[in-house]
Amino acid sequence: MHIVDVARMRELEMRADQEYGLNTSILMENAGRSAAELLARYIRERQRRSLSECELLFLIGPGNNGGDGQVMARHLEAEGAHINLYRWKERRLTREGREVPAEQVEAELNALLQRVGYVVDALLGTGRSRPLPEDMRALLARVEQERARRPGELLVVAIDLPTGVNADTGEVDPGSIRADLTITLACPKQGFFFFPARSYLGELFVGSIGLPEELERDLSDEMLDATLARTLLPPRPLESNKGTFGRVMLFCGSPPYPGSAYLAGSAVLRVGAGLVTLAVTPDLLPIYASSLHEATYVLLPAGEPGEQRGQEQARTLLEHLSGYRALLIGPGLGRAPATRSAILALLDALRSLPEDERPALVIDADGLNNLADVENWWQRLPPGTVITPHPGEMSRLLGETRVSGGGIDRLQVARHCAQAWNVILVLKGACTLISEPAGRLRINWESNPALASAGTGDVLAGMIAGYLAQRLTPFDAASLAVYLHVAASKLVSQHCGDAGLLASDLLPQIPAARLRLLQPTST
Ligand SMILES: NC(=O)C1=CN([C@@H]2O[C@H](COP(=O)(O)OP(=O)(O)OC[C@H]3O[C@@H](n4cnc5c(N)ncnc54)[C@H](OP(=O)(O)O)[C@@H]3O)[C@@H](O)[C@H]2O)[C@@H](O)CC1
Ligand SMILES: Nc1ncnc2c1ncn2[C@@H]1O[C@H](COP(=O)(O)OP(=O)(O)O)[C@@H](O)[C@H]1O
Ligand SMILES: [K+]
Repeated sequence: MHIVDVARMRELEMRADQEYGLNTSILMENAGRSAAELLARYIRERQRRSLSECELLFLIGPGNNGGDGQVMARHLEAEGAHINLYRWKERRLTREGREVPAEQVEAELNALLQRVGYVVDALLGTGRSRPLPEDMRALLARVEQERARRPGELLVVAIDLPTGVNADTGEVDPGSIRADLTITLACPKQGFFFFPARSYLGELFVGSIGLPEELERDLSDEMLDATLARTLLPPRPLESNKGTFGRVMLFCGSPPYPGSAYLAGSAVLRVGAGLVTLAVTPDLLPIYASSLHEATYVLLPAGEPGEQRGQEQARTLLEHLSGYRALLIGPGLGRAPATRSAILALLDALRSLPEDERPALVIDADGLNNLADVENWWQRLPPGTVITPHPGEMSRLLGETRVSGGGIDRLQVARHCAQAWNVILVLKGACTLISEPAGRLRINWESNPALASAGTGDVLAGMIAGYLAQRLTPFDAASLAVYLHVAASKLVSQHCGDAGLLASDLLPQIPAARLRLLQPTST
């Protein structure tokens, strides 16, 4: 599913007209029919109601968004639903096809708001060009008030987008109200993936306006959803052994942060890699050996802290690296000078290896924090390196330029930095972005506040390394891991809701999330 900004959407609509004769009224007819089908299916399958039991109030705006709403209303009416249309600009109300006399409109509208099961917001879509007028804000506020009075009984369904949401930037008008469902048309809009808009959309459905597939061929930004993630799953041939699914080496964990290597190492195996090896100092071995029984170990020299020790650790690790398809550097490593020198020595050695002998590389957490102080650090990375900064780490990598956890600035930053640093960049946050040097970009749709707890990033880093070991490209490995990481968290949330998740809770749910994805009906 491609993501577009408003200018690109308009261009697609224009080309549909010029090249295929699909003019606005044909597209609108398709849009309204598709939106009606999606809502009808939601009502029948999710709410287990028949349309004839349902009464809807459509709020109709002056442009094409209102036009979509009218087509949609016509189709639902034909299926037996009870339809009321309020034309905001003219202040006219139609009840089941009959015009309400002007003097009764206000009272009837109030009565409807107190009764209907659905308010369909077809006021404004991508054509909103200025702040919402006061009377439109007041109308939306009445809907909000009524929904608060009847929680669960009144659903707000936005057509294309909730009125007042900026489809490019994710900004939201003060008068906008949250939708329970958004049925967007043709493609998800770029602004949906950024805050505050993201919180206004509710459950997202994508309706078709009948655009020919060829028109989408040049689009490079994609929504990371089940449909895409499913295509990325690596094969599991019957004729296989642990060598088939690859080995991962971890340079992670240090005395203050031993849990990181456990979490990352477990995640490597939970995504199906064949073997994980932890490169650790002897003092940590008893901790890991008693918790992660399945791992093997490379013992790194301990000795006096300093540059020398770092060089020796790198040398030892490199001696054991042959045959490993992926290396993860960073979670829990700490920031001792010896660690930084070990990381730099490792990177220099990896860069000089021939491509077919070089393990794919993921750098996370303290791997990145150690690099941030190094001048032109990105020049030290081998090509194809995946880096996974959270917003704080990203700010450090950028030299303290602040990067938000969910704002539109992330899009520009992700696009620019993947190219400038020649990396696969996983910019973590509530809607994680994955970008690569050639300009492709994917944005994860699902979000879960339960994931905002210590150690969940270590799990993600291990998952990416595990998929690299299974020979996914770095861009695909990162994408699939990001998708399944949130999907696993949703399974945990079935029991704990959106708070109280431990990073280790994710581990058993990773295979469960993969299994779900394999079921063709999962979305
Ligand atoms: N084009 C196509 O082929 C397809 C389009 N599709 C659909 O069309 C939608 C885009 O349609 P659109 O461009 O007509 O914009 P829309 O959001 O209805 O609003 C524009 C109208 O509102 C007005 N207006 C603007 N701002 C305002 C404000 N703050 N307060 C009050 N009024 C305001 C503005 O009037 P004016 O600025 O001239 O006063 C104009 O009349 C898109 O979201 C999708 O639903 C799909 O069906 C696929 C095919
Ligand atoms: N609200 C949220 N929705 C979805 N994912 C989230 C949310 N908050 C945090 N995450 C994810 O949780 C992980 C946190 O990683 P990170 O901050 O590196 O934690 P740690 O370093 O403690 O492991 C990232 O993958 C991030 O995308
Ligand atoms: K709308």
